[in-house]
Amino acid sequence: MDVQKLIAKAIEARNHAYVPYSKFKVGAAVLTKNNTIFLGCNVENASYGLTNCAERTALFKAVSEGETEISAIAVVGDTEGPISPCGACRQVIAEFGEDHTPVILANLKGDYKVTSVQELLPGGFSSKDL
Ligand SMILES: O=c1ccn([C@H]2C[C@H](O)[C@@H](CO)O2)c(=O)[nH]1
Ligand SMILES: [Zn+2]
Repeated sequence: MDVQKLIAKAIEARNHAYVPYSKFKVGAAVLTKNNTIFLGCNVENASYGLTNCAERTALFKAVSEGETEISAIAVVGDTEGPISPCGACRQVIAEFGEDHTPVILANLKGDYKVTSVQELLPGGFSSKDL
C-alpha cells in the first residue's frame, strides 16, 4: 500500500467537496482488497444534519460498486495536525475494515499519521455483537 499515493488521491477527491456552509473541504480515498481506489468528498446540505462526510462518501461508493473489503483509507483536511474522523465515520470504517486496517489521517501541510480501525474505535459495536 502506497501511503503517499492514497493521500494524493484523497487530496484530488477533496477538490470536489460541496461545502457551501462550513467551507471545510475534506477528501477521502479508499483502497479495496481488489486494488481499486474509490474517492469521496464531503457533501453538505441546507439541512445541515444531512451532510455526508468524505469518508462515508468514499466507502459508500465502494460498497455500491460491489467492493465491501477495504485494505486502507486515507482522509485529508486543512487541519492543524492530521484530521480526526467523526464518530459516525469511525463506525462505518470499522464496518468495512478489519481491526488492523490502516487508516491514514493527513492534512494539506504534509503531516500524516497511520492509525488503525481498532485505534480509532476501540470497543465499537460490530456484527460480532449481533
Ligand atoms: O473527518 C471529517 C471531518 C469533517 N468532515 C466534514 C463534515 C462537514 O461537511 C465539515 C465540517 O464538519 O467537514 C468530513 O467530511 N470528514
Ligand atoms: Zn464523518
